[in-house]
Amino acid sequence: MGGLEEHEDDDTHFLGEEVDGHGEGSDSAPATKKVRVDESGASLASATTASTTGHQQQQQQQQSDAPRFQLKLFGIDKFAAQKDLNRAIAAADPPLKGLVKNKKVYKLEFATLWFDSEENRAAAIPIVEAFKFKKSDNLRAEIVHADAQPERSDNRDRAQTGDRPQNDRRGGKRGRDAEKEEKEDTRTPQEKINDQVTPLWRMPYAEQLALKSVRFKNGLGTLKKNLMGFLNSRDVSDEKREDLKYITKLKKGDRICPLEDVVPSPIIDDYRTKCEFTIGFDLDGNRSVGFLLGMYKDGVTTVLPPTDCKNVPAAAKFVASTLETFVQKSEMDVYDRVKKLGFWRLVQVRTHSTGDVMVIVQINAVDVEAAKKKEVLDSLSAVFQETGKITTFLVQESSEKHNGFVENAPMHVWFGDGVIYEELLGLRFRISPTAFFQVNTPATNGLYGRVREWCQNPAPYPVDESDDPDAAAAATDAAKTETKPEKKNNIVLLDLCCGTGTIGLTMAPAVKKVVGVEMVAEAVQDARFNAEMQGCTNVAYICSKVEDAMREVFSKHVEAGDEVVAVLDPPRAGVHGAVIQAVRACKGINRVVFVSCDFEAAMNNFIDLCRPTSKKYQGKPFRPIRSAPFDLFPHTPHCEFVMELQRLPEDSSSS
Ligand SMILES: C[S@@+](CC[C@H](N)C(=O)[O-])C[C@H]1O[C@@H](n2cnc3c(N)ncnc32)[C@H](O)[C@@H]1O
Repeated sequence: MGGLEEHEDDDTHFLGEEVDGHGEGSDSAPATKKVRVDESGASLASATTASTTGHQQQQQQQQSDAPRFQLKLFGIDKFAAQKDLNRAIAAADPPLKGLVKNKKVYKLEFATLWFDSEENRAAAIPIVEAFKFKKSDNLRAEIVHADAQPERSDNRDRAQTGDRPQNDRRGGKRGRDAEKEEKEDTRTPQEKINDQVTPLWRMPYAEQLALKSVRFKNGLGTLKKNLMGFLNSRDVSDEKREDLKYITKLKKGDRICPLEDVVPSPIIDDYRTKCEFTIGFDLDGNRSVGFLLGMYKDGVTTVLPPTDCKNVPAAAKFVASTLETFVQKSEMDVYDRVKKLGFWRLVQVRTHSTGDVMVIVQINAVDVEAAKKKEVLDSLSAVFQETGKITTFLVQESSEKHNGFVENAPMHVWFGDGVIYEELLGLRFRISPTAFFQVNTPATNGLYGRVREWCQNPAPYPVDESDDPDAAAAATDAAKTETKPEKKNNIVLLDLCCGTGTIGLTMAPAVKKVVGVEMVAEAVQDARFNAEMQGCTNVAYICSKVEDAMREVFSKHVEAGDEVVAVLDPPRAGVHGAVIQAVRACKGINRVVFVSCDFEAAMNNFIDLCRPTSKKYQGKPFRPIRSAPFDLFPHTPHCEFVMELQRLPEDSSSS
């Protein structure tokens, strides 16, 4: 990608003694940042100079009239001033292209940058995340869609529905600004939807991969920098500090562990197996089913069909248009999210390579007679069935304010058996409506294939170059070499956050035992069913939070002499610190294969696995050994990431 460069940790701006939120006694909740967003009073600030000439003013005026693509940079030292941001921008390498304006308010932990194009904004992400401020850590750039607050990183569904946070009240200056921006925006409505759902859709795929690659390089730099912060901390004893000595042996610019190139997705378009659409009104006021456009007109948010969305498969578009036609003729009202009245709310479509299609429609049936509700849904059910393309149809009722499917609300099956099936790595999996399943099956084959390989064949523990350069080179080569999985009769695989059992079941034939832990009861039922369907008898599932289950796991399922390997595949924001503490405290776990769909958001988990031993984080720290990103989400900034971590040997001070 033109001009994009890696900003590896250059060992010059360590965090000193205080590593934000990571002191010995600090809490280690996941890294999601909750920031109050204040859009008012954005001032035009030149990136490089304080004084502006008439020509510059004219240029700035022209720039400010152009469509602006907003990026928020979180994690900035709250005491940094506008001039500190300007300094960072001026020093950016490579320089930021198309920056229109920027703003940092003293005492807020974020800055806002506006760009002249979607592409320049996307290209800026790795560059701004490498900015240095006095006390900043884990800088994290988030795209802000026109007229919307930043997408919450822990809410996949909101990204899918294209929904805007409910507390986004219009009116006042912000509402007027939004209306002005809408008028100035020359994009077609469909382009806006595409920008919202698939922000990288205009970028060639090779450039998307390059962009993601830089983020991971920077992310590993952040991890290294944070761990070095412990080396400088007075709170860490000399003895504990020794455990992190391996970092000091890395040469300047060396990564904390090898990082492979981003593995591309085998399919780039139409890959999403799960799509959620809102039922609303289009720009002409007609009833529509699709993505909520971040636009606000006369108190109504606009919903446009997913016609050109690159990641939405034809089967999901077909369901959306079939439902749209039905809803247009329906006597029942579309749900109004301001008045909280109306019947039709949302639809979720799950489409799998087996040909299975699950449709879940969400309705608000408050004040609707049971007989009427049944009549309407029976009639929709008949339409869906007549298409011959939908395998199962379910309905969820919700009167909740929140625009999304409600986790624990019941789903009523209208036809079909209420579940769908998918094939992964040659195995068949049943998926219940509330169970998680990766949304890009061909790319998941690659990711889970790699997880299986790394679980079964550990990379040799690194030999630090300063101790033995030849052995270090050989170990690095071995870490890069793909090896064939072998049956290991003493491996007990802990599939933590196992969902429907996918990862563990692909490994069950090759290990002594698989123990899955998952907190969603339906997913655990699926996992048990899937194990039985595959004839796996060496598996056990515990329906519990991981942090509460570790004692049971060890007392019931692990024997002396077992090699315990943990796969951790948590939600986007990572797991609660208690899970990491539990894994650290289990002396039997010497290897962790961590799968993350947001490396930056789960950064605290990685830091906590690797930080020096303390009262809270017991047991020897883990060390990152190797890592590889897999692109499961083309056209979006998201990417999966897998890292193997190994427990430091007991005599690690000599390693
Ligand atoms: C990213 S999904 C991975 C599921 C599975 N590994 C797969 O690939 O299909 C994360 C899973 O973690 C579960 N989960 C989240 N927090 C958990 C916790 N504290 N304990 C147990 N399960 C948890 C969620 O219900 C979800 O099924």
